[in-house]
Amino acid sequence: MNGLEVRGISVRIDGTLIIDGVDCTAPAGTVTALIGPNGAGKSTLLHALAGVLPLDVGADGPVGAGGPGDEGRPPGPAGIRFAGGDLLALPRRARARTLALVEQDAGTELSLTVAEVVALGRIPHQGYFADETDHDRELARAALESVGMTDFADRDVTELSGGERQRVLLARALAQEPRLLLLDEPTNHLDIAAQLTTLRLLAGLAADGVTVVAALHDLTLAAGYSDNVIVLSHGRVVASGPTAETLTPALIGEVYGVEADILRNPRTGRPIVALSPRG
Ligand SMILES: Nc1ncnc2c1ncn2[C@@H]1O[C@H](COP(=O)(O)OP(=O)(O)OP(=O)(O)O)[C@@H](O)[C@H]1O
Repeated sequence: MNGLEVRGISVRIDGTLIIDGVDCTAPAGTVTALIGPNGAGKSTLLHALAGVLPLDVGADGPVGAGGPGDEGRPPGPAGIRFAGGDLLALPRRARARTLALVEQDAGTELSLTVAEVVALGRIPHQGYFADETDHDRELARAALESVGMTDFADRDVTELSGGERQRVLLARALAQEPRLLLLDEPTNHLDIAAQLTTLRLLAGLAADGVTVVAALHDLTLAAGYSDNVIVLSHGRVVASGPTAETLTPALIGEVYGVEADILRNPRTGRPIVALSPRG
């Protein structure tokens, strides 16, 4: 498949199994929303996909060997494949040319200008001792413009608001020209206009062939702007597939313990997920 294929991966932190035998896919050229309650394992899964957290090789043997959760799985190795290759086997620089991770609340202690931070996204594409090229500068400029932060280019990142910093870190990831873009709650600090701009930006990247996977808490944004969803709960995938078919009121009720209704935005026709407490 020309996208992300995850098979039977687990992650253990301090002895606790946080991601438990996850299988999922994210097709190239689409936006896949990763949803689930607090603590479901969304951030952990994204970190594992990015190679920042090691996989648990596990005591259960290869996937499909008849261990727990193996029902119906053909035998084969656990792992993460992207565009047909083993993602984690890529050397660091090659991986950084392939994927970018935009972390949640990634603080920055370094006193750099916004332009300098975005320029860091070009490093994986530059030779070890090569200077920045006009092409690098143009991509960094365009990335900053696409998140509406051009006027902040000379500001110190440590002085930005949370939402401004989030947009700069997205710009850095865009400058990296990833084919796989992983984002951990990319809208959590953004005002509502910037949330819509960001989701539309992600849809545009997907239209250009990028594989986009974004953890989202806002189910209306997930329902309205993702092509596919992966629903995590307690470190396991409880549902996945095309958003319109998968993200149903019954599933939302089951996973989040609330009542859900799906309405239509009168202007755009996109779904709105209306939530109310149960009982
Ligand atoms: N370093 C750690 N040490 C111990 N437990 C951890 C660590 N990091 C994460 N966990 C636990 O792993 C589980 C999954 O956390 P994770 O941050 O991946 O969830 P999440 O779905 O992203 O949650 P949220 O929606 O709250 O951001 C949680 O129970 C969390 O407490």
